[in-house]
Amino acid sequence: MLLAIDIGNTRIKGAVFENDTVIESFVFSKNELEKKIENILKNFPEVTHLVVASVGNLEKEDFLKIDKRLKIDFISHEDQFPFENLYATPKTLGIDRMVLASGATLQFKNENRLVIDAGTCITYDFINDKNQYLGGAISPGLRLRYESLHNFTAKLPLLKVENPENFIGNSTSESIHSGVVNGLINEIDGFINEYKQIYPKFTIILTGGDSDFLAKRLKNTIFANSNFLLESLNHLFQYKIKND
Ligand SMILES: Nc1ncnc2c1ncn2[C@@H]1O[C@H](COP(=O)(O)OP(=O)(O)O)[C@@H](O)[C@H]1O
Ligand SMILES: CC(C)(COP(=O)(O)O)[C@@H](O)C(=O)NCCC(=O)O
Ligand SMILES: [K+]
Repeated sequence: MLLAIDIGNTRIKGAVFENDTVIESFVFSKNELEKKIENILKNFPEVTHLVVASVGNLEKEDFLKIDKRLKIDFISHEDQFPFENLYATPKTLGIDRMVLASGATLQFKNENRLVIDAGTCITYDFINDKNQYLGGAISPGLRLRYESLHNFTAKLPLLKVENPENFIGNSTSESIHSGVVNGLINEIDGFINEYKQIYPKFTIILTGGDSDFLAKRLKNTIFANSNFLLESLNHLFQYKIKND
């Protein structure tokens, strides 16, 4: 069994895999890491491997205290990936984006793919049907937008994510909800439509903590898969074993 851990900028997500099946999944914060992993290992003694993707806020050393019987695979830029990386600065490309691109490449063979990860940031990643990673975009995520409006102004309150009642917000809170939620929906639909001008056909994968909330509201019909990064870690791990 494999334990996959995704360390994002907001939350840590984990899942236990038996081949391609998720047996159980978890969400926790940075200060709970050690205790949670210990607990998972106690409940799933069959777990032999740990595979980790971190956006940089936790390092490999942070995992060395964990149970010695576990083989730890900390994904890094030095690993072999199933795509050709055409990013101009491959060393600064987020590990999470490399794992998502790997999952898209391995799961959707010979297709153009656009991965949208709605987490702390919204990341867009495009991998063409020749398995070349082209890049994409980074913009502020849903919660980051609410927090930025509050943190960088004198008068704007910090609001929780809410569905805007109207497109034309007729109060301060309605204006914020419309600006943030409708703004982000239009951004994502806009990006997808721009890609459609260049590539007539591509598969869209929408993932991340806000993917379910956003999927329902997009004009483009997309199914959200909030587990896609963890599934991609599992696929990348299997790919690495095969190519070792
Ligand atoms: N309990 C929660 N705590 C924090 N964010 C949450 C929670 N539930 C949903 N979210 C949403 O998930 C987003 C973060 O998604 P996530 O994929 O976990 O980010 P990251 O991978 O960057 O850590 C936030 O924008 C927030 O709106
Ligand atoms: C863009 C990100 C901050 C997204 O992080 P997340 O929202 O998944 O927590 C992360 O992928 C990152 O630090 N990237 C480095 C810059 C780059 O990808 O070019
Ligand atoms: K992201």
